[in-house]
Amino acid sequence: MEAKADIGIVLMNLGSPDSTSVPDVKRYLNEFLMDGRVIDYPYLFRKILVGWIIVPNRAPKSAEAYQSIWWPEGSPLIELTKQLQTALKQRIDVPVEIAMRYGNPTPTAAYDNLLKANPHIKEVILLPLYPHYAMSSYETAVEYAKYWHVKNKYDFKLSIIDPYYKDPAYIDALAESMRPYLESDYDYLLFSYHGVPERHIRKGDITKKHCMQVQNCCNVVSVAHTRCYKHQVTVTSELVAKKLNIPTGKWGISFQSRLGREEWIKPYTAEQFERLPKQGVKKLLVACPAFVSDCLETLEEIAVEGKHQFMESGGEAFTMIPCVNVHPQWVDTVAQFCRERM
Ligand SMILES: C=CC1=C(C)c2cc3[nH]c(cc4nc(cc5[nH]c(cc1n2)c(C)c5CCC(=O)O)C(CCC(=O)O)=C4C)c(C)c3C=C
Ligand SMILES: [Fe+2]
Ligand SMILES: [Fe+2]
Repeated sequence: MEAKADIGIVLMNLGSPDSTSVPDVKRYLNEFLMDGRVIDYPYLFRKILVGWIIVPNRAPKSAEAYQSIWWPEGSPLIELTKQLQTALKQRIDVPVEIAMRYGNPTPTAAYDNLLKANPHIKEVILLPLYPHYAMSSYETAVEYAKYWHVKNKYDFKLSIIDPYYKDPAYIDALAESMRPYLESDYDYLLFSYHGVPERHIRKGDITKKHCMQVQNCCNVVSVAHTRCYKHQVTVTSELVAKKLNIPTGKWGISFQSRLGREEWIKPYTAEQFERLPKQGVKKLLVACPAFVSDCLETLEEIAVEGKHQFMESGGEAFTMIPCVNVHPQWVDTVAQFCRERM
């Protein structure tokens, strides 16, 4: 344990509805999808699309999906973030709070709680619980945390941890959390990442001439990769596969959770679940490293829906590997990230 009197830590995740009731899910989806970094259409068009079409249609189905994975204590994503907070507090002797991009607890509640624990805090370290940079995940979380920091005129400095998709300690922790599952007899490991619209990848290209314009763009060196989600998830997968000695051809990448009619980055996970059994993959492992904590997208979309789809398509065994959650090596890594900035 180390003590540093003037530091606080905020672990920031995406958030969940307050409950699985349709009104709470509506409120959550509305806040989420009205975020201009998630659905980046002009405000009026977004308001109509989200308020009149997407939310009314989606909320009852989403509420049902949340009901199927909800824990007695509440949302798995929030509870797992709280468990990470508790585990981190046992490793590092400074106040630790959690905040969510959508819903509760808010960054303001997290900052205020840190100040209650220690009114003399001079610096808050913010760790976004997203290993990769995407406008709709890491960037929106960070901008929201910064917004409330400025708006509330806090005296402390806010320091933000960069995306850690290729950090050796993160790669080791992710690989070690997956290793026990690779001891089983499996044909193929699929890394399924949350998708984003292809347009977001082009929009985020700081050079404006690399992403999805240069052939094989994610494997051609470019400064654009500092913000390219597709490049960053490719690197995470390659490093983990190397660390775990998984031969080329025995693993692959796909993208899940597509919403709307636009083209999203490919290949789509749902299509892979149908295609792989036809290519001889009968025993499948699926890892979801876009998420640090298990959530609706892993527990329902992959472990229930995805499994059903794979088995119906001729698969014989399907295992979803849990996220890093509170794996001891991941907790050590989080503590190391924070200590490096103290
Ligand atoms: C345009 C829509 C969406 C984009 C872009 C998007 C990007 C994105 N999301 C995550 C992480 C999570 N998303 C989760 C749920 C979720 N995502 C969307 C839409 C977009 N996400 C919706 C509408 C929902 C709600 C559930 C549903 O109705 O399907 C979750 C789970 C939250 C939970 O409570 O468990 C996570 C986590 C990332 C990392 C990302 C970009 C890379
Ligand atoms: Fe999402
Ligand atoms: Fe790229």
